[in-house]
Amino acid sequence: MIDFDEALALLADNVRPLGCEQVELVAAHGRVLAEDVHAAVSSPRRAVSAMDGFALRDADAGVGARLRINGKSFPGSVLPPALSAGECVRIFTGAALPDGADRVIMQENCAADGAVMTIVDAYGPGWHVRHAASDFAEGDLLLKPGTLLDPRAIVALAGADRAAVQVAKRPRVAIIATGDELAPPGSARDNVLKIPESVSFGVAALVEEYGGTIEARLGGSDDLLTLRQLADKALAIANVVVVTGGASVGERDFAKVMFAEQELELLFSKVAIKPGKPVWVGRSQGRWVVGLPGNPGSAMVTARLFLAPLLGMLQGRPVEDVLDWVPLPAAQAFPIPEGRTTFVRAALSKSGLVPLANQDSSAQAPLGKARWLVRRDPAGKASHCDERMLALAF
Ligand SMILES: Nc1nc2c(c(=O)[nH]1)N[C@H]1C(S)=C(S)[C@@H](COP(=O)(O)OP(=O)(O)OC[C@H]3O[C@@H](n4cnc5c(N)ncnc54)[C@H](O)[C@@H]3O)O[C@H]1N2
Ligand code: MOO
Repeated sequence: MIDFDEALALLADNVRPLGCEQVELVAAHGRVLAEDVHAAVSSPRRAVSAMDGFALRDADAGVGARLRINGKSFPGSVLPPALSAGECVRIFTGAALPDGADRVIMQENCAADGAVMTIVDAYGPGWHVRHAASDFAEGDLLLKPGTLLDPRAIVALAGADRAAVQVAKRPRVAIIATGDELAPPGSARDNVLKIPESVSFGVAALVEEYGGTIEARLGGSDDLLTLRQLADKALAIANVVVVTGGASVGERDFAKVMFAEQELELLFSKVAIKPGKPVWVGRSQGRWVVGLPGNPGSAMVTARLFLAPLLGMLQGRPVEDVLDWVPLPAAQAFPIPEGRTTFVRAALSKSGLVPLANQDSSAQAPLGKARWLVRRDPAGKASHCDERMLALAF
């Protein structure tokens, strides 16, 4: 059994990105950038006003000054002529400053009467001018490969004047949920021997959150022959096959054996973590195979800790970007575990992280409230600081 950091390092050493493709800007959300994005235009393209008011020469400014209004400047419309001494231009936010102007005074501090503007109030120290290229200059590198194109990065991408972009290919994922007891949600109530199959739905949602596509959702009984057929089917259509359940040592735990004919090579099997000790990762026919323990809490924790980074790295994201641990204050003590590194499901209150009362790996109800995973290492294994906990958005 290896420890968590070793397992993650093994994974990081072995994952190679899948390659890239071009997508339109409107389809780029959630994708991972696969090229340098340089600005095709400067922002702003020339000096513009930051306020609605009057553009003028600072040398002409002063409370009581009267200036001749020499035209209007609107965003996107033709520039008014250059200013001469004693002149100003009516200007609006985002509009270009005419040559000669170097300052804008907000209209709240001015009074206009026909063609004359009088500065009537103290207008403060702000010049209210956004200089050419003060945000970025044409040619500047705005976004680097590996960047997740979230809603904010999409603004920078479009602001660079890009209509299409190279992004990483999405990993294609097939999920096989094993277990004779499982029934599709909505149908379990009809048979006392059945329980709703919940895990594959959570795992599929997580896969989509981390950029994968779900190619197939296969339900498997605990019959080895059937499971072998499902393994074949899944390997034929996916880059990543996720098997839930059957990871342990029970008589019908076939999650690994079902891939035996496809020469499964294990990267690791069993990690010293709680929950999720039976998690395993391997390669079969050039595909990744991830075995998640069947207990719903264990499955979701191990999906977050191993499957999410795998999907991220297949798309060229650094592992630290997917597992971005942040130090957060704790509202109460989190016990130091014995033996295995423990990932405590927690909520965040105004006074800090609070562990959820039920930490049983089979519990599903707490998953509705678990927003954070708090890492706790056994004494002597890693540094401890009880005021702040290392937490991961879950
Ligand atoms: N003798 C030992 N027994 C167990 C060990 C061990 O080391 N020695 N490890 C325990 C740990 S830790 C875990 S975690 C579980 C994991 O077992 P499996 O991966 O084989 O999971 P199953 O037995 O198939 O299921 C466990 C549990 O979860 C329910 N389940 C399974 N799949 C789903 C699903 N898709 N949706 C909802 N619920 C699911 C299943 O009904 C079981 O109740 O093994 C321990 N045993
Ligand atoms: O370690 Mo298992 O994943 O708790 O129940």
